[in-house]
Amino acid sequence: MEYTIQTYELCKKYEGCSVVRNVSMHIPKGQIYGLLGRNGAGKTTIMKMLLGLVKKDSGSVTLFNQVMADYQSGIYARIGSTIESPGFYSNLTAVENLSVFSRLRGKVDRNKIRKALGVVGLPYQDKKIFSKYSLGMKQRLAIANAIVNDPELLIFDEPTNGLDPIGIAEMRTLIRRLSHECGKTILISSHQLSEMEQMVDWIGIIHEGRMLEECSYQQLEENRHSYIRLVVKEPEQVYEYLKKNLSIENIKRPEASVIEIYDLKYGTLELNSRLFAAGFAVAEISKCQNSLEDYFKELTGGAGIA
Ligand SMILES: Nc1ncnc2c1ncn2[C@@H]1O[C@H](COP(=O)(O)OP(=O)(O)OP(=O)(O)O)[C@@H](O)[C@H]1O
Repeated sequence: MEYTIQTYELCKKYEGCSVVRNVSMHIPKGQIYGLLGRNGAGKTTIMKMLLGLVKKDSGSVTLFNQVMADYQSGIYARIGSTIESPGFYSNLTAVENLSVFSRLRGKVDRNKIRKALGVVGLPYQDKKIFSKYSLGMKQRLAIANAIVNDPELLIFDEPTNGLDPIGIAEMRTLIRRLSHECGKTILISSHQLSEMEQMVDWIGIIHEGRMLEECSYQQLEENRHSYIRLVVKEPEQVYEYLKKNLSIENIKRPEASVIEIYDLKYGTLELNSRLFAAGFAVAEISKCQNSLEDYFKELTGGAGIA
């Protein structure tokens, strides 16, 4: 697999406090990678180190197959980002704002601005000034500003933050389009797992500065635990029977009459018939799967993600 970004054991301390600890990440070319973690987990700091906005303490960053030296700037023209994106002028329109920031980067190309606005779905001939924009429109303008020069790699910090469900769905569609139709590699961060759903191809879970897990989104779904849920009349006796007679080890009792079996050596049919044969009354038996949120809670030692 070809990677657009790779980091190796990236570390950063602020005032003696480790905020990024030995983070190795691998972002495949042309795919959408979601960096997921709670507020303060270290996501923005990682993104800033990738962009050379913050100096790393140790470790390495490889962008487009080049190991980055500190203060090496040429490569950043190939990256568009919304991190530390300029505060837009509240009394200017979208085109005027994009023109100001294009001029700062070099030169103003009206066609590129028109195209970028088209991609994010903002009108070109629009008199509306920035202060009258909704949050969703503001986020789109930040993305338009990041893509004006058609960079290969896009880095968006919390692009769905604060948006309502429709705004999130629209942002998801936009980001997927940038990846699928325009072939961009995209790194986004979020503190909400639900905002990443149906959007990212890969996921990296950051907790207290550490990468807890990095895998494809599909793999993540497969990693969720399956279990059998039983509702029984005599939970104590059934619990003992499962342990002693059927040698089932991993059993939880979340509620008085409920038993969850994580050790899936028996299927529901066989388990039901064994319990029946042993004389137990089973009110309910079903195969269940932990939600992704539960899985993260487990992974982060009970803290959960959002
Ligand atoms: N310039 C700084 N000086 C000191 N501490 C900082 C600085 N920038 C960030 N931190 C601290 O580093 C930790 C990680 O912050 P970071 O912004 O990377 O987290 P995050 O995962 O992006 O969170 P959020 O979603 O809230 O932005 C936090 O504890 C933060 O307070």
